[in-house]
Amino acid sequence: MKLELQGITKRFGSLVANDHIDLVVEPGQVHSLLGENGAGKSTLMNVLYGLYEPTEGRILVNGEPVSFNGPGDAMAAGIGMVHQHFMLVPVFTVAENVALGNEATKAGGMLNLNQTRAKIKQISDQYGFDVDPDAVIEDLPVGVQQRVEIIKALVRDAEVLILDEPTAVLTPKETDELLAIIAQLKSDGKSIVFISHKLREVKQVSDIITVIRRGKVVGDADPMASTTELASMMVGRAVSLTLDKAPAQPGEATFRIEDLTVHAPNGQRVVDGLSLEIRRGEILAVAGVQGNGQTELTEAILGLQDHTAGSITLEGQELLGRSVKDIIRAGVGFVPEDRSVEGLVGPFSVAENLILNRYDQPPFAKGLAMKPSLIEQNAQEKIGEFDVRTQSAHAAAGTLSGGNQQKVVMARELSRPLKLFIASQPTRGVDVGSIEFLHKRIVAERDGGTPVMIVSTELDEVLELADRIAVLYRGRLMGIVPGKTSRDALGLMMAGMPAEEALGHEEQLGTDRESGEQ
Ligand SMILES: Nc1ncnc2c1ncn2[C@@H]1O[C@H](COP(=O)(O)OP(=O)(O)OP(=O)(O)O)[C@@H](O)[C@H]1O
Repeated sequence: MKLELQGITKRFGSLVANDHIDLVVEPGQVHSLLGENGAGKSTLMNVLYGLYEPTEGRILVNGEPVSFNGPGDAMAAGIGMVHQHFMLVPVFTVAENVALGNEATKAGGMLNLNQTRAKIKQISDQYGFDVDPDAVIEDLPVGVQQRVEIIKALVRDAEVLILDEPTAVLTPKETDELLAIIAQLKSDGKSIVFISHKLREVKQVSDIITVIRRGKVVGDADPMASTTELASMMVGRAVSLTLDKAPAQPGEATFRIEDLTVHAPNGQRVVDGLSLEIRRGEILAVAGVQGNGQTELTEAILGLQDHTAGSITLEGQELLGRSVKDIIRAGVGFVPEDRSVEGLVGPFSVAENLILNRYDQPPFAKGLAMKPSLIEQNAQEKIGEFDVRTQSAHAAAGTLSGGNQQKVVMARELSRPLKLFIASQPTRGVDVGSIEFLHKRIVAERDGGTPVMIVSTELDEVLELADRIAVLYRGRLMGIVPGKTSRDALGLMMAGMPAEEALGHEEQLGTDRESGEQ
């Protein structure tokens, strides 16, 4: 199926999110969209999927103009979309989710689950998805849930599949599996529209790359171009993809965790006897595959976990048992892993979100009165400093693009004197230019003497930022190793091997390699 977008313009009030965009998606091709945060990629895809009506322009399928009044029309025309936040009912099975809303699987008003199961099995076998139609969604890993979303589109005979930042939430292994699935869909004649901020994977997977800047197409890029070339085409200036950071000058350890245990509601130990300390002026990165206790660890520090034992002290003061507000007031800056749920209040303005941790304190409030002019001034400063692309300081934070929402959270948390800075997935969904800035900002916080804890499932980010690396596996610490530890050794630790063994294994491999070369 050939898909054409002609002169698509989408305005939100005075903001032009898409400005006369032309795009042709050929059958059997992976067509990537590359662009800074707020460039208009998701908006364009929402137009294509019938979620937004374009202000101007038209869509053609196989040369015929079509008009979509909603995703149902787009699906009927052969267009499927996998959103970043999956649209699945967690307590339903795979088959129930796939059958929902699909008229073709209804007979006499009833869902025909047997027919759906058979179809899922056929697609799963054809593409090697390995998905059980009777599994309950909430029991499945994120990567498999994503495949269910792809199956949902394929069951509805999608010929074009839109994947909006599909790898942002995947482990490296799941990412490789998804890229293999994309290659297979392509060889089957399907087209994929792929959006990602990870340039290496864009290069790996794309047949054609279209670059969008501030709502306009600036041109096509060659997938053979270097990541540096792609980055500068996207941002419109030279971008450094490696962080230039001086060695840490650590001071005393002011943050200590001793024998911390966190129990999940079902009694399972999700953090198990963990001890570590972070010194002033150093970055400790916590690495691990998602779901190995990282979330519970950071939440316990913030006072968001109930069933905890052990001790967490900041400058000698116990944090465990104190309220979240108290802990934040004690000087803890916190960037949660899921910005849209825990980091921001979507309907509040950008300016309000930038003072969520200080709205009742000077200089933003005096007694019961808030100080609108100072709140506004603060917003203007932070929007400029962190390059938040927003229509104004009064726009609802929920209308910002994903990467710009992340910048608002980072800006807020890094805008007051801190005694500890914790950031989970600090640059998730952020473009390369802004990653460069945010990483520098985190290092500046370190160099100002703050102990910093970064939790990231991105090994690149861990290796870029860390002075020391703590690896978590099933809630236990596999060890704390230097920031320059090899990927191989970290990989072994992330799979459950204690540090001494993993590092020994590395040395052994090194010796073998050397002797092999002789
Ligand atoms: N519903 C909306 N109301 C108002 N403005 C919106 C709305 N949706 C998007 N925008 C604005 O449109 C612009 C483009 O946003 P979009 O989400 O398309 O960017 P993006 O390229 O996908 O960015 P990212 O890489 O951060 O996801 C942004 O300035 C955003 O604030």
